[in-house]
Amino acid sequence: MPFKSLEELRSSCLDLPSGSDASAKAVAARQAILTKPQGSLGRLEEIAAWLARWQGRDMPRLEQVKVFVFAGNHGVTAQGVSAFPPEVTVQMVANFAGGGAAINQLARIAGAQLAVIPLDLEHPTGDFTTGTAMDDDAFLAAVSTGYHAVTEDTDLVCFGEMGIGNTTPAAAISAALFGGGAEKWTGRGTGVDDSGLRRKIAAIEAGLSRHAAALSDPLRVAASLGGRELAAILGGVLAARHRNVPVLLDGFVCTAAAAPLAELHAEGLAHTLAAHVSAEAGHRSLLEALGLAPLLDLGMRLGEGSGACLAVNVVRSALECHAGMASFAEAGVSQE
Ligand SMILES: Cc1cc2ncn([C@H]3O[C@H](COP(=O)(O)O)[C@@H](O)[C@H]3O)c2cc1C
Ligand SMILES: O=C(O)c1cccnc1
Repeated sequence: MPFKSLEELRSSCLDLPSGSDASAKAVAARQAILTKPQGSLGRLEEIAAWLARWQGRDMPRLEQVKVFVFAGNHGVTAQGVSAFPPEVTVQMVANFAGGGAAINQLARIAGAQLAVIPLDLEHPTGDFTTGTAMDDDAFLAAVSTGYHAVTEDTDLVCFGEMGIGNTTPAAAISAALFGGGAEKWTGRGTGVDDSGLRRKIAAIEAGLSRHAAALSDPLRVAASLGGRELAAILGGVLAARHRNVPVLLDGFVCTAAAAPLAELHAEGLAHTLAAHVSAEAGHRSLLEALGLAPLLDLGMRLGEGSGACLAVNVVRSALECHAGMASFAEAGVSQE
């Protein structure tokens, strides 16, 4: 286990590489001579430079694209915060194995290898309205699992999650880190009705007040209010930074899982792109709070890494243009 204490994990979060300026500059120089008006590929040009910076390669590559779906169960489901029962988590893990979920189709079309990693599904985390979701050991074990999953041979990584109830910890973490009250961050998740939404807000308020003393520390926020799959995503996003792997974040849950890193380090999420903005209430505000501009806005609210995987196609398109286009000189196209 790479992290034996919260302080060891904190040091790793504070000591982040800043990417390759030289590689980002090499991409910008090439963009300037390709057969198109300057800047006409918009964010595709920025994506190519972003890949170069965080891979540390003048010519980025997308041979090994991976999507990790971490799965966890949540004690806070006892508060009636989801429209579905907790056993759906393990049932969906079986569905992922059988190829029947949305993420299986989206990963295939994106050319991404899918790995599903269940985290102690038989033992849900604690109900944060009555105690901490995870003690330090459980939190560090989950962070470490995510950290181990991301290897240096990876060119781009997507993170996703499966965990009935997990829009509740995601909203609780967002409220704890950015304030504004539970209601601002709470949405309907899988589709709770009005009374479910009230129960969800009440559970988050109870969690925020019970854990008030811990909420000034982003890592304690993640341990007290989060979940194993969110902790694993945090570990995976951190490992990606240390191992030169650019990251596509998925929806509300994935973004909330990664947010503590941005609170610990001002540039903590610079190696990530927000793949999409989910229809889950709170995601747009969370992206704004983090200064992230989503690539896609398709009204999706699934999780599983679905939005992240979809955006791989955009990133592939950005690189294909960058790598494959001719320069003005090569194509004999007049520049003025
Ligand atoms: C069949 C099914 C497949 C899913 N795939 C992702 N989620 C998503 O919904 C859950 C979060 O919503 P809430 O907080 O309302 O429970 C998570 O499991 C998330 O990954 C699913 C949910 C269901 C029911
Ligand atoms: O945006 C998400 O991550 C999300 C939204 C609804 C349900 N599960 C996840």
